Amino acid sequence: MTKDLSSSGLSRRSFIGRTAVASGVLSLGGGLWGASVNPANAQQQQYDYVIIGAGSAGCVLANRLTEEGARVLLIEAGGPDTSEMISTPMRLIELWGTDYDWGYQTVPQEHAAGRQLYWPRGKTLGGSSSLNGMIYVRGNASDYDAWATDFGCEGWDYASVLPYFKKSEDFSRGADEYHGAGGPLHVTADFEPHPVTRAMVEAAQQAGHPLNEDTNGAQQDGVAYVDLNTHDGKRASTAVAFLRPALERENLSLITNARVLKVDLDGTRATGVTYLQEGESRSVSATREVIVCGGAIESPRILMMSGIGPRAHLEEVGITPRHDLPGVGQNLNDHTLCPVIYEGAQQLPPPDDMAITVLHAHLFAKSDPSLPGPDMQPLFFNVPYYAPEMEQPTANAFTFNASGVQPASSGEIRLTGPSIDDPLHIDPKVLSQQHDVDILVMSIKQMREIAGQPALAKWKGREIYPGEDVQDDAALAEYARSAVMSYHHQNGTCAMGTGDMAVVDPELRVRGLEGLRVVDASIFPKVMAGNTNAPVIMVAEKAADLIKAAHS
Ligand SMILES: Cc1cc2nc3c(=O)[nH]c(=O)nc-3n(C[C@H](O)[C@H](O)[C@H](O)COP(=O)(O)OP(=O)(O)OC[C@H]3O[C@@H](n4cnc5c(N)ncnc54)[C@H](O)[C@@H]3O)c2cc1C
Repeated sequence: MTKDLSSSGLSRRSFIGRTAVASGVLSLGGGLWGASVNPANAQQQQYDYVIIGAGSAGCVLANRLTEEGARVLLIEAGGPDTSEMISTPMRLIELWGTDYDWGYQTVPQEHAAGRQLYWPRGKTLGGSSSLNGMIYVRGNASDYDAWATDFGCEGWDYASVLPYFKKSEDFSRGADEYHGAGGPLHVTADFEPHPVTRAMVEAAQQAGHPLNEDTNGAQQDGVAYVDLNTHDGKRASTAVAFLRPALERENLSLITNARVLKVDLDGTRATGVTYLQEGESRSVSATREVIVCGGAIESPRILMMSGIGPRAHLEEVGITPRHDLPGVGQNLNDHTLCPVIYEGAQQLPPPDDMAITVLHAHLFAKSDPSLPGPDMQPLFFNVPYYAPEMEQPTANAFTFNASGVQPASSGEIRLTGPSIDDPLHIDPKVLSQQHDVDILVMSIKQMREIAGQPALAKWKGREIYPGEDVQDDAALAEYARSAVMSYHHQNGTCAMGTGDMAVVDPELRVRGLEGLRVVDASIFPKVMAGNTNAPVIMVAEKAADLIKAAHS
């Protein structure tokens, strides 16, 4: 599993520098496909379903909907995913800023020291599952129960969605009450941790946090080594796990490097999509449904570009409203990270196992024991994780990334004009609620307590950030605002529910229209305590069954 670090080109320094590696467009690579890839005659074809976006959700749907013979067209804005930067887990950070990354910036954040936050998102087959940290986390059972009870999302309580988590899973420890085996998505639970990460986990235990052998099992709380979406040391994105096998089917067509401009409507019915490819605008039709899987940032844009969204806002930017839906682009949520960084007391071993990442342990903790689930999920990095604005005095350091995973703050995505080239207005309103600042301050203090334990004595030098002189709560709150970063778990902008602000109903149909669903992280009514990729895959698995049932 372990490879020579120098030959890979990865070093502690290059991780910190976040080197942007120029990427070329690659071919789809080996394999004899039954599917048509970039068919010249797409516009003459009749497809049962057109799926917009081959990301975490889109690849799952492309697989499940083609299982029983339906004709499916999958359209992806990015290109193929055959780069070794994508497949090699340790190289993930090299992807930021390349052609594989949409590379968004938020507007200046009033409650985060006026900073613009950088939001990478995957733009290739697999979408963000081709660019993410590969951590497999489902969230807390109480999160899904709240979807059902608080948002009217019948059928989305934990007992109802657990079978869908298990359906996709191929767990390296085998099946049990909470896990599946034999599914397309490999989940690796056992690997050799980095020595510094191991010491961080031991220190967390010394500070009173129990070691949890399975945070996706009966109990989520505690410190744990992560489960990873890898297989044989390579990234197991949804493109690898779900799309590759489906590409053997003749009833699947895939178009890459093509950006959907809008959903075509005939009255209240979605009839197809218009997309841009090689500078040309082209249209295809869907006899059954159009399914929007563009992710939490692009799905609301696609709807609004189609005239589906808040009427006044659409008129303001020069788009003819076709269907007034005030919730489109609202309810933008994300988790927060805030680094607590320690210089190495000695030279730290290089992170040289290319099959894992520099982040392979985390903690689930509650700010209040009476909470139904965790609201903090700090991450343990064996390298320094500096915010972009920070001075970076050394590469020989490790990081506890304090975090909040039940944010009270939420924001919005809006258009700035009628063209696909107009930049989005992305405003998550990070830390606009004092509660979220308080949680980060608490999490930072918890990280310091862990860092002070004997298990880390051999590795821990001075505290670089927040720094020894930053001690009282007011100073820590100021630090949190100056250092907060995205956890990359954007969601909620086409929320599922039954109220006026809901965009899709509990069957993920766009409210008030026919033949149109949204299936991706944008439909979360409220974010779960944990990373969002596995929940998106679950949502797509369930959506596939809902869609099949509707057309059986
Ligand atoms: C840097 C980073 C690290 C992360 N780490 C983790 C982690 O370790 N574990 C975890 O669980 N989650 C992680 N996440 C979050 C997780 O990956 C996402 O929540 C999940 O992938 C979202 O899935 P999605 O289907 O909603 O969107 P995406 O996977 O982003 O898919 C959307 C797809 O639609 C395409 N698209 C968009 N607009 C158009 C258009 N107009 N026409 C055609 N195609 C279009 C995009 O190119 C993309 O391929 C991370 C995310 C990032 C960015």
